[in-house]
Amino acid sequence: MVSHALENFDAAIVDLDGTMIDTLGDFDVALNAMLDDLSLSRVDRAFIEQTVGKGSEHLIRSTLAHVGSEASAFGAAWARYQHHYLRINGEHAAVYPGVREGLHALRARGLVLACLTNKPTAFARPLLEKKGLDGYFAQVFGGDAFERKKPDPLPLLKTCEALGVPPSRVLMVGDSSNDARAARAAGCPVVLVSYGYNHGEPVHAVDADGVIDRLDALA
Ligand SMILES: O=C(O)COP(=O)(O)O
Ligand SMILES: [Mg+2]
Repeated sequence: MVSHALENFDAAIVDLDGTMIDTLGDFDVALNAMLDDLSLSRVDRAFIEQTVGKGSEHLIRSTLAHVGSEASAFGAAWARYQHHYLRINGEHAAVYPGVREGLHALRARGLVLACLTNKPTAFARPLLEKKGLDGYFAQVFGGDAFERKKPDPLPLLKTCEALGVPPSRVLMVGDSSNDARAARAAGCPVVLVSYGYNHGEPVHAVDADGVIDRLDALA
């Protein structure tokens, strides 16, 4: 197992949903407002928790299938979802305990930080700003920033390149198998938080270099 002691790293890539911010409330409000607009039945938080993590397009397509709607509703659904998400972004979301302290400690130890999420960049930036976390990051990349999303390694490799640090010196911090698989394939050591959204599966079962209960446990 690769040690995740901080002296081994020059940079860290931090996931957003389920790692830094509990955004389930935002997803719940935006997704159900979208379903109301389309006169479709609502979804519950358990479904949303299992389905988030692979980006908005996947979330909307899975939701439409779950409520028995035609896939052809996607265009209208995506427009309504964007409208509602941008309207409420961050209002039903909370920064997890230990996140600010953890980011502060990583910066104090000289690591350069990037936020890499499967969330659209246009949702991610205002959310980080609203929660006062934007100042920690040299780079912020959403799921639409590159050709492919996590669990593909491409976004991690591109982020390492943007940070100017080789993957072996970059620690990935995430909450799901998406983050871990992408990190393994990119050659970045990876630590997962125990409290996020891992598609309804126990996070301890995921191949990673460690599991932490708070981000400030890294420092
Ligand atoms: O929008 C999502 O799918 C969540 O993305 P994240 O966990 O990569 O931040
Ligand atoms: Mg996540």
